[in-house]
Amino acid sequence: MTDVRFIKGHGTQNDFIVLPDADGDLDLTEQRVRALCDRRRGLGADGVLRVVRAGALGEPAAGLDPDLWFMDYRNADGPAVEMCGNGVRVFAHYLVESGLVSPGEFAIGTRSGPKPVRVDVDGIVTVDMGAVRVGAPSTAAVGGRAFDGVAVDVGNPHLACVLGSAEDDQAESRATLLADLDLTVPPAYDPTVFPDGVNVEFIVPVEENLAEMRVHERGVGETRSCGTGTVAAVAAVLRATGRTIGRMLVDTPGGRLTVTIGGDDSQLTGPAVLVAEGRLDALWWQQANLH
Ligand SMILES: N[C@@H](CCC[C@H](N)C(=O)O)C(=O)O
Repeated sequence: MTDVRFIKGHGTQNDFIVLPDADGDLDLTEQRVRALCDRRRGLGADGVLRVVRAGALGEPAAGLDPDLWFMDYRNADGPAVEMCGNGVRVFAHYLVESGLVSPGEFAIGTRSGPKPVRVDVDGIVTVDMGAVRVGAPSTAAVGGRAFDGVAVDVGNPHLACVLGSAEDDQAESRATLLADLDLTVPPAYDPTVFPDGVNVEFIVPVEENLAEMRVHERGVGETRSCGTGTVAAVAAVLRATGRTIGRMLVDTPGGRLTVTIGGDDSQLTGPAVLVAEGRLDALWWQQANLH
C-alpha cells in the first residue's frame, strides 16, 4: 500500500497540494493530479507541488545539484509546466517548516532553473524570479471584446493586458471593467504567438506603483492570484509607462504581492501559508489513477 502524505497551502489564495516525495517514489500521473485538484472528488487546489530531490527526478533536473530540493509543479489539469511563483513560496515555507532546510536563504530547483529564495520568520517569502523577457504585442479577447497586451516570459508564458494608465481619469470605470470580466471562459489568444498556451493577465494601474490584477491561468482557469503573472503584469505596466525597472504592489483577488524588476532580474515577495496536513486514503489514491 502506498502511504501518501500531503500538506495543503496557499500563497495569496493560489492554492496547492504539497506532496513530500524525497526519493521520487510516487507514481504521480496526470489522472492523480486532476483527482487531487478536483474540489469535489479530491482535496481541491490550483496545482500540485511534489517535493523531490533533484537527483531523484532525472531529466527535468539535469545539471542541478542532486541534493537540491526540486519543485515538480503540475497544473490542475495534470501536466508539468515550467514555473509557479506562488508555488515556489509555499514550497520554500514547507521546506523550512518541515526542517528539511534551515530558515534563511537557499535555492529551489524548478523546470525554469534554480530559484534563490528567502524565508522570513513571519511566513513572508521572497523569490528571485530571474530575468523577465518582454516580447511582442498581442491581443486577448473576452466576451468578444479585444484587449491589447504584450507577451512576457517569466520562465512560463504570459500575455499581460494593461487597461488604461494611472494618469487618466477613468480609474473607476477601468476597475469596473476589470471586475466585470467573465473569466469563467478562457480568454481567446493567438496560438501562433503562444503555441503552448498562455496565462492571461488583466491589469488596472491604480497609482504609479500600485495595480490591480485578475488572471486566467493556463491549465487551471481563473485563480485568485498568480506569482509569475504579477511579475509579468509589472513588466507590462513599466513598459507602458516607458520604464524598464521599478517596484510595484499588485493587488490580486487573493491578496497583495510586491514585485521588483531590475535590469536583468526580478523579485516576488508575499505570504506563504500552510493550512493542514494529512494522509490520502490508499484506495482513493489507487482509484484516482483510473479517471
Ligand atoms: N500560479 C502560478 C503559475 C502556475 C503555472 C501556470 N498556470 C502555467 O501554466 O504556466 C504562479 O503563481 O506563478
